[in-house]
Amino acid sequence: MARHRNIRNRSYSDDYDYEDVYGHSVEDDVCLSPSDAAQFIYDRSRNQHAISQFLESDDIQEEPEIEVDVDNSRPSFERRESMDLRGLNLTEEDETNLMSCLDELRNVLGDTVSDTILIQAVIKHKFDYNKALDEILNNNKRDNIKVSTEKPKIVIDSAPIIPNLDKAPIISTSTVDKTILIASKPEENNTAVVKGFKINNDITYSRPQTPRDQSPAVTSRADNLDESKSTPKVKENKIDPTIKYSNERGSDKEHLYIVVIGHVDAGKSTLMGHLLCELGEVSQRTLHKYEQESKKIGKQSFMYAWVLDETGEERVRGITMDVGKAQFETKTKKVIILDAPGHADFIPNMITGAGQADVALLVVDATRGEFESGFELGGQTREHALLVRSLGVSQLAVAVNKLDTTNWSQERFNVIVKKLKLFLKQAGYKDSDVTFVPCSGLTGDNLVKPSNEAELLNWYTGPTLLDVIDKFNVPERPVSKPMRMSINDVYKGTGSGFCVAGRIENGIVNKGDKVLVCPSKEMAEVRNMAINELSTNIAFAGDQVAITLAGVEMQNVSIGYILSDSVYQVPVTSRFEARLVVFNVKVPITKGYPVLLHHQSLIESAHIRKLKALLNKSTGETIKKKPRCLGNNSVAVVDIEVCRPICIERYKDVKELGRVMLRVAGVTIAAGLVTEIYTD
Ligand SMILES: Nc1nc2c(ncn2[C@@H]2O[C@H](COP(=O)(O)OP(=O)(O)OP(=O)(O)O)[C@@H](O)[C@H]2O)c(=O)[nH]1
Repeated sequence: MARHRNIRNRSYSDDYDYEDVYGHSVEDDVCLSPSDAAQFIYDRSRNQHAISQFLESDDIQEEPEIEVDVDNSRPSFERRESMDLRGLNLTEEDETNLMSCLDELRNVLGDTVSDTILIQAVIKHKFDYNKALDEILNNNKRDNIKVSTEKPKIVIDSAPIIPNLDKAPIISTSTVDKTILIASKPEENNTAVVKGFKINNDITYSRPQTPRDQSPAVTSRADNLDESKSTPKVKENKIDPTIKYSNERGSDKEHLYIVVIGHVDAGKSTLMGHLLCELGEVSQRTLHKYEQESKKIGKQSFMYAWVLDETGEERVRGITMDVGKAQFETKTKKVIILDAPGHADFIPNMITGAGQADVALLVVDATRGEFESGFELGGQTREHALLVRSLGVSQLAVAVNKLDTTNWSQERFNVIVKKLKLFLKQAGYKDSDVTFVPCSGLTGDNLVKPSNEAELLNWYTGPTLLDVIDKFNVPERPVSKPMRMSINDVYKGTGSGFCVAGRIENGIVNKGDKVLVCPSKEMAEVRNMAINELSTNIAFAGDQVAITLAGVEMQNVSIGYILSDSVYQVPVTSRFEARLVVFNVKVPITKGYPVLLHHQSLIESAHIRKLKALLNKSTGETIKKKPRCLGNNSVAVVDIEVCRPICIERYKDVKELGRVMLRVAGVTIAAGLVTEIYTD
C-alpha cells in the first residue's frame, strides 16, 4: 500500500489529515453492495454480446477449408477419421510422429484448419510441431494483431511464484552489500522460476486458522530475538538505503502497480486483455486458442477476458474470481496490472488486490442502464472506489467503457463523468488526480492508439488509456523506514523451506537477512527472493516479492502476518484506537458491535470496544464525548478489540499499516485510521 502519499508530497512524519484522506463526507445515498440474494444470482449470459458485432470483418478469420492434393490422395477436413496416408510413403515411425503432431495442432487450432494443411505443414517441417504451427498461424494471421513467435509474457498458470532454490546460491548479506557497492544489476542468469501469479487463493472467505494462539505464544518466542539483537539488520545495511535504491533501480523503468476495479461485467478483463494484445504481450497463438475455446462454450465475447481470467471456473462462469496479474511497459514505466473481481462475493479478493496497488483504474460500463445499475442500485462502482481510497489509493483513471454501445455518444460520456466526479470528490479523490477516458475494451478503440471512430473523433481528442497510465505518478518508496512486508500468500516451494508472497511496504530486504515473523515473533532467514519470477538479492519498498523462508515452521505463518525488521519491530496488539468514517450501516454502531476487521490481507473478528467521541466531519472537532451510537456518515473515535493479537501501526508512523476497514455481512460499513495502539 505505498500508493497515496507522495503524490501529495507528504512526509511520513506528517500527521494525517482526515479531510485529505476521506474528503468531506459520504452522501447519505451512498449505497454499498447490500448482500441481498438477488445480487448474487447473477447470470452474465444475459448480457452476452456477439463478438462478431464488434470485431472488424478481417479480425481472427477462420481458416477456409481448402482442399489440396497431396500425391493424389485428398485427405480432407471431413475425412479425418479415415485419413489415407499411404500416398505419403511414411515409415511407421514417421506416421506415429505425424499423428502426434496433428493431435497437438488440433489442440491449439481446433477444427478450423483442414487436415491437409496440417499434414503439409508437419511434413514440410520434418515433424517439428512448433514450426508447423507457426507457419499455419502466420499464413492465417490477421492484419491487426501482431504475430509473436515469442512465448507469451502473460503467465497462464495459476501456480505461485517459487524461487528456485537449487539454482540460486545463497548469498550472505555482506556479499550482497558488496554487490550493491559496485552498483551491480541482478545476476544475468536469473532464472525464471515456476510460472504463475496466483494471488491469495485462500482468503476469499476466511483467514486460514493457523495456530497463532495455540502454538508459538506471542511472547514465548521472544528469546529468538536475542539472535537478532546480536546481529541487527540495520547495522549490516550500512549503506544509505536511498543510495542502494538508486544504484539498483536508478536506470530501470519505474514499477507501477495498478488495480483494475469496477462493477461486475463492466468489462475490466476484456479491456486489460485487449490492451495486452494490442501491446503485443499476448501471442497470436494464445489468442487464437482462446478464440476457439471460448467459441466452443458459446462465450466468444470473453476471448480477451480469458487473457486474465485463467481458471476454468472463471471462464465457465464468465466472471473474475481471483486477482489476475499481468504486466506490460509504457514509455516510462513497467506496469503491473492487478485485475480485481467485480462481483460482490469476491470483495475480499478485490481488497487484497487493492492493498498491493499504487493507483487504480476504475472501469464503468457506459451502456444505458448498466452504468446506473453499477453506480446507483447497490452496485460495486461506489464500493470499489471507496475501498481503494480507504486503502490509500489517491490517483484514479476512469475508463468509460463500452461506449461503442452508445454510438460513442458525447452526451452519455458527459452524464457519466458528471455523476462520477461528484461522487469521487465526496469519496476523497482530488479532481486533479482523476482522469476520464472514453473507450471500448471490445473494439479496442482508444486503448493504445487514438480511435478511428468518426463519432468519437468529433468530440474527443484527449489521451488514450495507455497515455493516461503512463502519466500516473509513481509514489515514493519509503526505503529508509524499518522493513515491513505484509504477507498475502503462503505456500510450499520446490526446495527446502517455504514461500511467502506479499508487498514490501517499508524498507529493504536482502537475501540472507534475518527477519521477524509477526505476530508470532519467530526469527526466520530470507533464503531466496524472487520478483516477477526472477530471483533477486535485494528488494525494496513497493516491490511484490516471493520470499523463501527458513528457520520457521510453515504452519506458524499465515496470510495477514507481517515480516518485520528484527530490531525496529512492528507493534503487536489486540486493542487499538481508530478514527472511523461510517459509510452505511443498517443498524447503528453501538458498544460491542461485532465486525470483521480487514487490515492488509488479514481478516479477523473484532468488536467496537468503546465509542469515545463523535467528530465534526469537516473540522474534526469533538461534537460529543462517549456517544451512544454511530449512524451513517458519522465520523468518530472508537476503540476496537480484535479477537487475537495482530500487527498494526499508527497511521502517522506507517500509513500502509495504519488503515483498517470494517465489514459486516459482506458490506463495508466503515474505514478508519489507527490513532493509538494499546500494549496488552
Ligand atoms: N459492447 C461491448 N462489450 C464489452 C466491452 N467490454 C467488455 N464487453 C463484454 O462485457 C462482458 C463482460 O466482460 P468482462 O471483461 O468479463 O467483464 P469484467 O468487468 O472483467 O467482469 P468481472 O471481472 O467478472 O467483474 C463480456 O461479454 C464482454 O465481451 C466493450 O467495450 N463493448
